[in-house]
Amino acid sequence: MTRTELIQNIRDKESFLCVGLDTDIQKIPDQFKKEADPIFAFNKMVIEATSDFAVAYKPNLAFYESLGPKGWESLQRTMEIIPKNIFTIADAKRGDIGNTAEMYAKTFFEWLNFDSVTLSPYMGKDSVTPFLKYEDKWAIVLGITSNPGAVDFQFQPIANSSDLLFEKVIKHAISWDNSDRIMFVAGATRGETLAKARKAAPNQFFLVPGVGAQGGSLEDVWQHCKNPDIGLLVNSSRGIIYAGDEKAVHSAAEKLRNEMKALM
Ligand SMILES: O=c1ccn([C@@H]2O[C@H](COP(=O)(O)O)[C@@H](O)[C@H]2O)c(=O)[nH]1
Repeated sequence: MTRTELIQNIRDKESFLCVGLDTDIQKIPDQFKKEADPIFAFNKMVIEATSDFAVAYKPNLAFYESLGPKGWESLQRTMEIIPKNIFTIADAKRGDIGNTAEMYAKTFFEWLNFDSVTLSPYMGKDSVTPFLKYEDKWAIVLGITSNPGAVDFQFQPIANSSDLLFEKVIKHAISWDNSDRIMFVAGATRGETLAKARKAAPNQFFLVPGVGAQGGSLEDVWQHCKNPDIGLLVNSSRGIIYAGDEKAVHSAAEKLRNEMKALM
């Protein structure tokens, strides 16, 4: 999907909501467990209940890979029913040497046909650039994450600079060729620090996890990270998909979308 198409979808739906498909077999209602492919059946319900409000879907690979071949099949079937005009994110957090990265890119972009994949930047340029060779596909690089452990490395100061490591990573990554197809992860739990991430990458889209179950603030995200193109995909996974029955899932997505609409 192109940037223009993504922005148009956001404007048309008055939403920058990403629904996280973190589908845990232990947590889905019993009615789905009777199905031949319970994960797919549950995802189908979630997609049908939320597609009026979502501009992106983000399956987290851990929930599928942990089930072995069956999980991959559920993921592939899920990808087939996501409406074509909705952006898809493989939350896989990959990162490896160049020839291996090429295989990851092939997996997610050619086989599963995702629009984007999340990447750890720790191994540097050659671990990311294979993903940027694909026209209209995106690399979403971890910038400032939502989890407590983010402080271990991302907040370390850089010698002879006022930047913290996450700022250095973001500024460096946008110097690479085709960086117009890089987005960054910026956790909603990071409050005012989010402004530093936006300053480091004024034009890039941010994928923002951490609202809902992790308690991050949508208002903080909007205040510190919006840009003239909105520039945000705000994710909620557990807060939406485990809200209850189909009606409750629909209402949870609608509520968060309406909060976004009020800000736009
Ligand atoms: O910094 C990060 C990066 C990724 N995630 C992922 O986003 C979702 C959040 O799920 P919730 O249920 O809405 O908390 C999940 O897939 C994480 O692995 C993140 O939370 N923080």
